[in-house]
Amino acid sequence: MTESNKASHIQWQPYQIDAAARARLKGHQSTVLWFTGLSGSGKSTVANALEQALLARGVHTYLLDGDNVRHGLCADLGFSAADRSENLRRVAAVADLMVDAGLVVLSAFISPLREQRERIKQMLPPGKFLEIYIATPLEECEKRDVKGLYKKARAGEIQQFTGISDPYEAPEAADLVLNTAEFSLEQSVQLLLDLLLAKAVIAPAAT
Ligand SMILES: Nc1ncnc2c1ncn2[C@@H]1O[C@H](COP(=O)(O)OS(=O)(=O)O)[C@@H](OP(=O)(O)O)[C@H]1O
Ligand SMILES: Nc1ncnc2c1ncn2[C@@H]1O[C@H](COP(=O)(O)OP(=O)(O)O)[C@@H](O)[C@H]1O
Repeated sequence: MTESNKASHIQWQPYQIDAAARARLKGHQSTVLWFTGLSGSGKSTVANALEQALLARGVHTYLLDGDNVRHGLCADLGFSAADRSENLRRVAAVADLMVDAGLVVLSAFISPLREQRERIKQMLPPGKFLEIYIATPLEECEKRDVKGLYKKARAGEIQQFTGISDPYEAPEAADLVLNTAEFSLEQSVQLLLDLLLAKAVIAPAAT
């Protein structure tokens, strides 16, 4: 840290427009739906389908996806525990800004460790973190092997691959658990819309 950008030399500047004002303008609340689960579990597919359903209902959204974020904001990071934590810290900071901007943010990241997800929750305003556990079993994810990564991980061509040679800690108290080997895409989307309704993020008329 240079002398000129020390935290003690930087003061928070107050804004005149807050999240509540933006919610009134948009007609819905903001929140983060944090999708966690193994590679190939269905995070991206479910989040994309939900975003389409929300758009059709006039809800303002943004989807942050691990693969895409790692092309830009986090292009310098790999898959060590430290790099994954830094990846998720940056995404949580972006999600925090988007929540303040009034959006329903859909974040699809493996986010393998409980302490990483707890830290994300702490970085967001109280009540703005909904944990969605895509609980598709490893065997099903590996069978799908959408990108051929499990095959490479089993062959030792990819190190630290989640579920194979790196840990995944399942959430203990997720707001919603979806096993995409059991639920159709339509069922998952409906359950997510029901959750947003129950949490009063979107209004009944918008469902
Ligand atoms: N070693 C290793 N382990 C897990 N995943 C790997 C790895 N290497 C590359 N990939 C690809 O990167 C995607 C996961 O990135 P994330 O940013 O979501 O991971 S993390 O939350 O920081 O753990 C993940 O995307 P998804 O399949 O959509 O989950 C993979 O395509
Ligand atoms: N019921 C379902 N819900 C979501 N995805 C499903 C379902 N059944 C099969 N799939 C398939 O599983 C794969 C999940 O891949 P993806 O969404 O990229 O997972 P992730 O983002 O967790 O890596 C996709 O090819 C998708 O078509």
